[in-house]
Amino acid sequence: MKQKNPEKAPEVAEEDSKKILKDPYGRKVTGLRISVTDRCNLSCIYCHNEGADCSTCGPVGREMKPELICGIVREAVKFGINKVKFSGGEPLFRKDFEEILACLPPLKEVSATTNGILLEKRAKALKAAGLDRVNISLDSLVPEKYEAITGAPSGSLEKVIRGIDSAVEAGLTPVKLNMVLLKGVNDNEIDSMMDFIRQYKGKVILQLIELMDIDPRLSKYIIDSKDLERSLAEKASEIKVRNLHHRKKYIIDGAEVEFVRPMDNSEFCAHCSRLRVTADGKFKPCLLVNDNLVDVSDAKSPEEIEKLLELAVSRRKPYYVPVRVPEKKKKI
Ligand SMILES: Nc1nc2c(ncn2[C@@H]2O[C@H](COP(=O)(O)OP(=O)(O)OP(=O)(O)O)[C@@H](O)[C@H]2O)c(=O)[nH]1
Ligand SMILES: C[S@@+](CC[C@H](N)C(=O)[O-])C[C@H]1O[C@@H](n2cnc3c(N)ncnc32)[C@H](O)[C@@H]1O
Ligand code: SF4
Ligand code: SF4
Repeated sequence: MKQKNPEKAPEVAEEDSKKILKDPYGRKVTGLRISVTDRCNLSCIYCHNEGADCSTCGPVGREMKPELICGIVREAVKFGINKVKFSGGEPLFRKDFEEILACLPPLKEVSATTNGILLEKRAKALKAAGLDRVNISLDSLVPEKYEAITGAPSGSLEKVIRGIDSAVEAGLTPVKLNMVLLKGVNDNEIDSMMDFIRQYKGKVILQLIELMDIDPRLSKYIIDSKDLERSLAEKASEIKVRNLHHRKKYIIDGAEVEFVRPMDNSEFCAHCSRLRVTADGKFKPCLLVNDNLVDVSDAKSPEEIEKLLELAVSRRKPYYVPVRVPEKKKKI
């Protein structure tokens, strides 16, 4: 296995870089979120598939070659982009994922989001190839519930838990456990999830995620996020706010709990700093919009990638915006 240059990119101070990318709404772009495949070994009931139009997703998969992925990242780095998140489909479905990691230029952070099923045996190799940390999706600690949500065969939950252990052992930390909250299904498991992460002594963070109801059939699972935030805040000894999406982190009896609340949240969109790349090689300015993609798959030169990157950033627009209450007309 080729060992990636362990050198980490320095923070790019805005004054030092003439080329920081800003969209027309003044939002800086500092990260890329790259889908490396549309294929997946699970079929979660809620999957948004990173906003891809999956009428054309299939078992064969639409995938960029490692050279294209690394070529895109190399150009992005020139604009001060210093974080890359890999997603899917299921990124570990790609046998050449380590090859992708190994050809990346130095970055501040390289992470991946995975369902964890295939992680146990690959965690060390992923770390050696340059992956810094992982997010692992885990919606329930009850096997039957986990299987009902994800469509996974029995025995899968144990595999994911072994994947978490291997990731911690390999130093892919902090590991984040992604729990999509589903009313009446797993919303009674938040306390047990917190207990579960406490055993990892700060190396594992719990990320609670508000369900995005991409399909009306999902609406019945939407939880009351405001209520949940209130109760997290009441229990927390400390609350931090991240730059990305202005997400809140609650420290509760030693457990770190991050809350991802994208729905109707204009503050979340106002602090959105990642540009997406679809599995078939298109810049995607927003998760929820599909009519403004910029095809980079046939780019012939670094200069062309650079131009397409700038074009994609110029098309970025916050999806949720603050609602303006119209001023009352004065009576004359
Ligand atoms: N609407 C919206 N949802 C997002 C966005 N980025 C992440 N999410 C949601 O956040 C959840 C967690 O995403 P992850 O892939 O684990 O990554 P992350 O938490 O965003 O990134 P890190 O904190 O860097 O690990 C997923 O359910 C995503 O759909 C975004 O830009 N817009
Ligand atoms: C699309 S998956 C891709 C990566 C990988 N297959 C996994 O499941 O971790 C990325 C993240 O999005 C989350 N996700 C998918 N659909 C969602 C939805 N409708 N609402 C909120 N989060 C969702 C998943 O739980 C997962 O944590
Ligand atoms: S594992 Fe990830 S990509 Fe696969 S169906 Fe579940 S959420 Fe979607
Ligand atoms: S603009 Fe909002 S909805 Fe679109 S990707 Fe950014 S945070 Fe997500």
